[in-house]
Amino acid sequence: MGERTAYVPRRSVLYMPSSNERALEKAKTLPVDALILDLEDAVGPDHKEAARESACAAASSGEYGSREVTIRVNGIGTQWHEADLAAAAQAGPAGIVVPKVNSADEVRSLVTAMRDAGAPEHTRLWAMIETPSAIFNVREIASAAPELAVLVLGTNDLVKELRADHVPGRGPLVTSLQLSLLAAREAGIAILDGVYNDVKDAEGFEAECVQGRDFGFDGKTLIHPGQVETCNAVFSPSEEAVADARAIVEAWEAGAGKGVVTLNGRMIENLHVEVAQRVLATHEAVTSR
Ligand SMILES: CC(C)(COP(=O)(O)OP(=O)(O)OC[C@H]1O[C@@H](n2cnc3c(N)ncnc32)[C@H](O)[C@@H]1OP(=O)(O)O)[C@@H](O)C(=O)NCCC(=O)NCCSC(=O)C[C@H](O)C(=O)O
Ligand SMILES: [Mg+2]
Repeated sequence: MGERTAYVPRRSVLYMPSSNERALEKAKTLPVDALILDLEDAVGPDHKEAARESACAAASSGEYGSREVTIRVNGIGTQWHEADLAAAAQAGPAGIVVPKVNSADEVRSLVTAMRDAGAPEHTRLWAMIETPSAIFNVREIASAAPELAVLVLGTNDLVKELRADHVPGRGPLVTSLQLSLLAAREAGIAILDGVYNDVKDAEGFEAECVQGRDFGFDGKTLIHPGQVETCNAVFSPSEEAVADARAIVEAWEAGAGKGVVTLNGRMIENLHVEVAQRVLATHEAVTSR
């Protein structure tokens, strides 16, 4: 299926507690593609209001350069949700991230609430997929509204809800990850992998980035600055991939009009050219940041 919107690099998407002024400041210097200023799990109940103010001030400050700035509000039905959503809508970030979205109806209600609260056109909805209900409804969720731009996997909550374990290779999560990917691709929207909790385990983290990339995710959500560089590298097309993509396009153009050509003995059809063009477009987008 085609993309519903133009490609935006979202290789590395860093969460930070909006109550942490140091982290909000540090984020201005980090080579991340996007930020999620969190009001939910990373912020204790006593700090919710102050964190909301900080997140909204940061999102409307214009001080984060080309990084997409989003705000994660507290979930539907919590005591903070409505005020968070209204304040975030007014601040006009690139996205409002809503945790634990369970149905297409919730997506449509969220979009209405965002727009009623004055969210500008550029503020899109990012829905978190992190419950069993969301997994069963993910196809309808992904295509529920044109304002929905991104699905974000919440793998900590999913592991909790499944009563599963965090294990290398993520066997217990594979079904949920793949159903979510299928839904995002059918709807033509972006999809981000969940976080890796052990900020000291560089090897395990890289392996999970590679797995997410190979599954087809556009990028990964992160919790620590130390995870950014590896994540950007894994989710950027390698030099070899770019060279190969250029060679495929050249071979195709040289065989103008033929339905199939070969490159070093490898069959090349139109679909391979489309893949190569996507690699080149991604390379251009990430190198021009
Ligand atoms: C995990 C942490 C609590 C670790 O914090 P800390 O021990 O302070 O880290 P460091 O001392 O190594 O920090 C070094 C410097 O980097 C800054 N920093 C740290 N983390 C961040 C960050 N996320 N963004 C920006 N800057 C950050 C520190 O301030 C230090 O700066 P300086 O002193 O100037 O050098 C911490 O990393 C953290 O809080 N991470 C984010 C946690 C979070 O947001 N969690 C919620 C989202 S995860 C989730 O819930 C996903 C989903 O819902 C699911 O279900 O899976
Ligand atoms: Mg969660």
